[in-house]
Amino acid sequence: MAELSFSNLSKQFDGVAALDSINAQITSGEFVALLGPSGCGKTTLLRLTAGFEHPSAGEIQIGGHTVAGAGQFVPPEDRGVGIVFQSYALWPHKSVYANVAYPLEVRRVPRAERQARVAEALSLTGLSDLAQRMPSQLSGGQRQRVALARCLVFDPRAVLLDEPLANLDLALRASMQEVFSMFHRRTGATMLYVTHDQGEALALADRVAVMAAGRIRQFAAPEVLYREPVDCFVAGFVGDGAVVSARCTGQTDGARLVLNVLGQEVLSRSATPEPSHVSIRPESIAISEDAPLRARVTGCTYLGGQFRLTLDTAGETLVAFARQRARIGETVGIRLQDLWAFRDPGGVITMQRALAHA
Ligand SMILES: Nc1ncnc2c1ncn2[C@@H]1O[C@H](COP(=O)(O)OP(=O)(O)OP(=O)(O)O)[C@@H](O)[C@H]1O
Repeated sequence: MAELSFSNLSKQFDGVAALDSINAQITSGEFVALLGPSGCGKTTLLRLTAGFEHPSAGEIQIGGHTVAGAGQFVPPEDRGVGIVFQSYALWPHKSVYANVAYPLEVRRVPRAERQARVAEALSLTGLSDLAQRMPSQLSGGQRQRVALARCLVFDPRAVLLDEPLANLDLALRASMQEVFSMFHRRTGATMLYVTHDQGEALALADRVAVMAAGRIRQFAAPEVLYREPVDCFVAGFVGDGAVVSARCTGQTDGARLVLNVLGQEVLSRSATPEPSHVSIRPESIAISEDAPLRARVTGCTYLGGQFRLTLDTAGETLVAFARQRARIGETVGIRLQDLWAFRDPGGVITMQRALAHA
């Protein structure tokens, strides 16, 4: 398995930037998700990595070797990467077995070794009993597992997946996520996984690159994106909650800042001494009758075990979790705690622009 590296990578189509100076290192064996709204450049980054497109500028390395840029271009078939598409892209007239064996035939792998490797790939993806079926006789999830087996059979240096679950229904998506996790654990493959589904990205990936308008806004572990977003876009795009403006009024002995948020003094975590906004996750809001900040309940949904409330206060919409059902229109007291503050001048406007670019 190999590491992937992007340096100052840009791609323009008809003078319009689809990717704008991407810099990222993906370590060998890492599972990375590219997450962002439609049109942010996820698929373009994947296609450049696969070799289906030439970069306009910058460089791509796979396993320490330059495959695009710096005057070089290695064609897709020589990059040693496996690709799994949303549309499965199986040979319709070949059986499951023949589909999975195909990459080895192309590489002229001897018959005995071919049989052993196909059997192993089919077993790993739970397809051994379906080897003789034709693609038309399979469910969507089974077809996607064939695509996975076909890509794993030739020991690719990296596996690129372009929205592989987009065509499947919700229940199947959840079980296929398990298949991808298991595949990753057992093969240790370097995986680059494109999705616009944040649940999928946060559940599957070691790290997530959140993209907007051709740029990577933050590249971090899911829990870091959730707890410590760098700007309004990431805070709003990843996870539930609200982003509101904040003003620093003091600092405590520790690294915590005293901020004025919605007219209240609140202690916050922050990486910067001059934040402009806070991310308020649902678990940062405690419902408490004696709390000074009052909010009107505008929505209440049962999630199983708890309720999700939407609350209106000082012109902002917040999201909170509650043990008890609340009545729409009633007023409750809320206390803010453990907020994360960051600096993003022009914040919410930038976020709207990033989404409008989609
Ligand atoms: N072949 C092309 N010719 C012209 N423009 C293109 C081409 N491919 C992509 N683009 C443009 O580049 C931008 C990025 O597209 P890309 O497909 O990478 O986005 P994406 O994040 O994968 O979106 P989606 O989630 O909708 O697939 C878009 O504005 C798109 O219209």
